[in-house]
Amino acid sequence: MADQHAQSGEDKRPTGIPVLRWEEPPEGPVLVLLDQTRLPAEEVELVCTDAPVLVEAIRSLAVRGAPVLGIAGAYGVALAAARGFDVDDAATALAGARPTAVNLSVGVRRAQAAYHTALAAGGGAEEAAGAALAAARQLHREDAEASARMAGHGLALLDELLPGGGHRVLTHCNTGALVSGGEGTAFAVALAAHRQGRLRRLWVDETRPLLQGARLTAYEAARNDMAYTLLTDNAAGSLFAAGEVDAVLIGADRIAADGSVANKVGSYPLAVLARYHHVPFIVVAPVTTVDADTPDGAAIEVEQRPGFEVTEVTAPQVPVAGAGGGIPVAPLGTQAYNPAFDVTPPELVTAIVTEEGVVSPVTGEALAELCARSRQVTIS
Ligand SMILES: CSC[C@H]1O[C@H](OP(=O)(O)O)[C@H](O)[C@@H]1O
Repeated sequence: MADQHAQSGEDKRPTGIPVLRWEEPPEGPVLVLLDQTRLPAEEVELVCTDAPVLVEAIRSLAVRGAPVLGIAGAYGVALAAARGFDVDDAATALAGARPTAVNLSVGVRRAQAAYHTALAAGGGAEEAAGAALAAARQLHREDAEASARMAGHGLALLDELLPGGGHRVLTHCNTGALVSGGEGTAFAVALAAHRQGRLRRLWVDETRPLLQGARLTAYEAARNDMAYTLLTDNAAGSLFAAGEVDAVLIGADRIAADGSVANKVGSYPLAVLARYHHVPFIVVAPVTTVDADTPDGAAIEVEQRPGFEVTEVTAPQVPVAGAGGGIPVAPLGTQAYNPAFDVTPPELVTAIVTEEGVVSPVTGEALAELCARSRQVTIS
């Protein structure tokens, strides 16, 4: 059951946006999501009572963004356990909901392992469900802490690379509190610069076709009173050419063992532009996004999404026409190429910022240490 109810009354949310929360009403535990497909026009909550509803919410990007997908996946396992559904079936469905963000399977596996460890220790179903929930809550806390630490490391790096303050930062897609247990990844760095009075401009790529930048990053930047400007993805080049970009800050969905970075489609062209214009290209991601078991960028599965996301635009107030329920912007029947992500090779990445610090250059011993740390985090 997915029950949607609009956010009523005065917005009591703190600066950070509670992208998801676990609740235990009398009728049974639920995972409540802020439905990101309805933003910025409406703040609607989606109540998930079982894993299949959450799987669909992940697939439709009602909840999205690598770190929060891990947290949601872990809570999804806890939800299945608490409601007496098959935990392993739920874990398989949740981990398979989207293929590229490694955090999703990491979060699912952590809760699933906690569940089975509790059973193996002689605990009953209730204790095992409690263990899965505790694992999800721990991951939620860890991600919030990681977000704050990444913001600090990332701002220190910007100040080091760009002496004189007044940073003009370009970002792509959405990497704020909507993707995190805290205030995000790359966006959290820009927010930290803003709070310290050192963010002169946040350039926000709209991020076609699902417009996470226009709909979500602009929403978060406005809520934080940041100086931001929206641009079409194809306008980014002219900004670099005009010398208006001091650094690129992006998130990641999977970082391979060789330092290749999978992120929202459009990230790779920004890396090429940044290199050509001698602008730092900085990736900000928690250690849970590093996948030591994926050797290189070619081994990363890039999610291919439905073509109608490209050939149609959705406008809730307009009667639907297209196959995807949207307004066609291309002739009906047009085929579209719609990879959700692309892969940036390590040689185009200036630095990877995690909660553990900064890896630059993205090669050698520091990268190996990051991969080793990722294995520890994934197992724990
Ligand atoms: C730092 S996690 C946010 C990351 O996830 C986005 O993808 P999606 O909106 O499809 O979940 C994008 O790649 C962001 O960088």
